[in-house]
Amino acid sequence: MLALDIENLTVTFPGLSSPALAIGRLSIDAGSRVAITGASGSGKSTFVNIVTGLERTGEGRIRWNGEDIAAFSESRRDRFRAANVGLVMQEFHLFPGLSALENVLLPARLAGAATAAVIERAYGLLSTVGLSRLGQKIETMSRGEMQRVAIARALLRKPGVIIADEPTASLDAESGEAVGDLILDLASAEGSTLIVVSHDQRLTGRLDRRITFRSGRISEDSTAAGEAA
Ligand SMILES: Nc1ncnc2c1ncn2[C@@H]1O[C@H](COP(=O)(O)OP(=O)(O)OP(=O)(O)O)[C@@H](O)[C@H]1O
Repeated sequence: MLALDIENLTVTFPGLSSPALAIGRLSIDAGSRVAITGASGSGKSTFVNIVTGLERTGEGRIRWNGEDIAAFSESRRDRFRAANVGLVMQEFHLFPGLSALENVLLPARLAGAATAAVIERAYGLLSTVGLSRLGQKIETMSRGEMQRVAIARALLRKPGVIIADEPTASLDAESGEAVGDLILDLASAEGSTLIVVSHDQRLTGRLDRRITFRSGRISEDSTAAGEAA
């Protein structure tokens, strides 16, 4: 389980008159379940990219259980993310031509971490997410099935935090609801911290805390208004 602690974070991009993201202080407890909301362009994707180490911050500290990933080299951030962050994205980022099982195992294989126990866990997770045709090629699957594969992949290495960026946005209502249930159930079964960027109120309404961004700043924090930067 990972706790997040952000201090004095500022992210600027060329051509923007104000920062894409500016957070004075934000703490997310280990094991908590947090929704991130905000209008288009308010900084949500930038937040995901920064806290996962996909992008490096200009200024500030991003501590996961006390370790400041902003001070890491790119390759160390990549290793940290692979070992600790389960990412579920709106557009799945799966590989066509590979089966469900091969997609789930691919990142672990690339990291040299696909042990017998990990392979067994992949089978178990695919069964938990409700998929039985493990050899089915990704491109023949429905969007709801693809998102289930992406969830199984994200959970394979027992991440301390699951970060889902609009995980239900490209799904119909029924698949979206099933995928929301799965993410919540698996996060609590695995004891992972859960951060979900979403406009889907059926999903965000089931989380413990809602943080709203506006023009790169925290404009509302449903459990700790005093923390808003
Ligand atoms: N690489 C970049 N270069 C320049 N500006 C950027 C870059 N990335 C993001 N921005 C700007 O930063 C701001 C925040 O963008 P971000 O993608 O984080 O918003 P968002 O809340 O995720 O939006 P959406 O809901 O539409 O995905 C926007 O004004 C965007 O145009």
